[in-house]
Amino acid sequence: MSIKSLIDHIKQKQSYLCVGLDTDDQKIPLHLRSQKDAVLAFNKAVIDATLDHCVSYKINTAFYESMGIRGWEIMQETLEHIPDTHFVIADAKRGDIGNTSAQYAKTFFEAYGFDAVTVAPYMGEDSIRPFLEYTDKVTIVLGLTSNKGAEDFELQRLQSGEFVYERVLKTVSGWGTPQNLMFVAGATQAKELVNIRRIVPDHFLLVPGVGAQGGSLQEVAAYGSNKDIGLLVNASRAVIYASQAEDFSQAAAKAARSYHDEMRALMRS
Ligand SMILES: O=c1ccn([C@@H]2O[C@H](COP(=O)(O)O)[C@@H](O)[C@H]2O)c(=O)[nH]1
Repeated sequence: MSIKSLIDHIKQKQSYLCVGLDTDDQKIPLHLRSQKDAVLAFNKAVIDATLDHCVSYKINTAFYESMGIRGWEIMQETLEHIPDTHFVIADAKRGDIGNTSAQYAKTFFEAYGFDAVTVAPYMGEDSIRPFLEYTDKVTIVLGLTSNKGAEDFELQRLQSGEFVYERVLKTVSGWGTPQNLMFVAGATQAKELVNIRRIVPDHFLLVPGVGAQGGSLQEVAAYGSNKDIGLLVNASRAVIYASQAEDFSQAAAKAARSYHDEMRALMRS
C-alpha cells in the first residue's frame, strides 16, 4: 500500500490507530488455549473486532519467531486475514551488512508481502539501502524509541551537540523519501516530538508507547502531527489484552473504539 492510500484511509476513517498483534500464547484467554492454533484464532478474532477502528496492524515478529516454524506460518495466515485496506507492518527491527539486509528485505517485502518493516540504523547506510530499494514499500527506521534504554545511545550527545537520534533522522532522511521511509518515535518521548517534526516535517512517524507504556495520545497529536496527520499510533497490549476472558474480542473492539473516538476528536480540534 502506498503512503498516499494510507493518508486517504486515515482521513476517510478519522483514525491513525495501528493495532499491535503482539500475541503471547501465555496471555491469550484460557478458553482458547486448548484449541489447535489458538494464537491464530485469537488474532483473527482481534482483527475482526478492531478493523473498523484502525488503519494499520503491526506484527511484532518476535512473538511468532519464538514459536518456531508454526509461528512463521501463523504470522502468514494472520497477514492473509488482514484486508488490503490496512497497512501491515513487520516490527522486526532488522539491519545487517548489505547482502544480509537484502535477504531480510526480500523476506518481509516479497515472501510475506508486508507493506513496511522496522529497521535499526546502527549499522549505517549499507544496512538500510537494500530495504529502501523497494520503492513501493516503506522502511521504518528507529529514531527515538519509547524505552528507557533510549538514554543509553539515542539521547547521548555527539561532539556537534546534537543527540545521536537527531543525527540518525538528519542522515537517514536523505537516503529515502517520505513515500518510502518512516521513523519510529516513542509516545513516551513527547517533549522531543516537536524537535523530531522540525527535522523530518514530512515523514510519517510510527509511534509506539501509548497504553501499556503510559504515553499520551493527546501529546503525540499536539506535537507530532503534520499537514497529513503523519502519524501511526500503535497500541498493542492495551487493545489485544483489554480482557483476557471470553469477552476478549469485545473488549479489544471497545479499546480500539476508544482510541478511534479520541483520534477523531483530536483531528477535528
Ligand atoms: O520504540 C519502540 C519501538 C517498538 N516498540 C514496539 O511497539 C509495541 C508496543 O507494545 P505496547 O504493548 O503497546 O506497549 C511492541 O511491539 C514493542 O516491541 C516499542 O514499544 N517502542
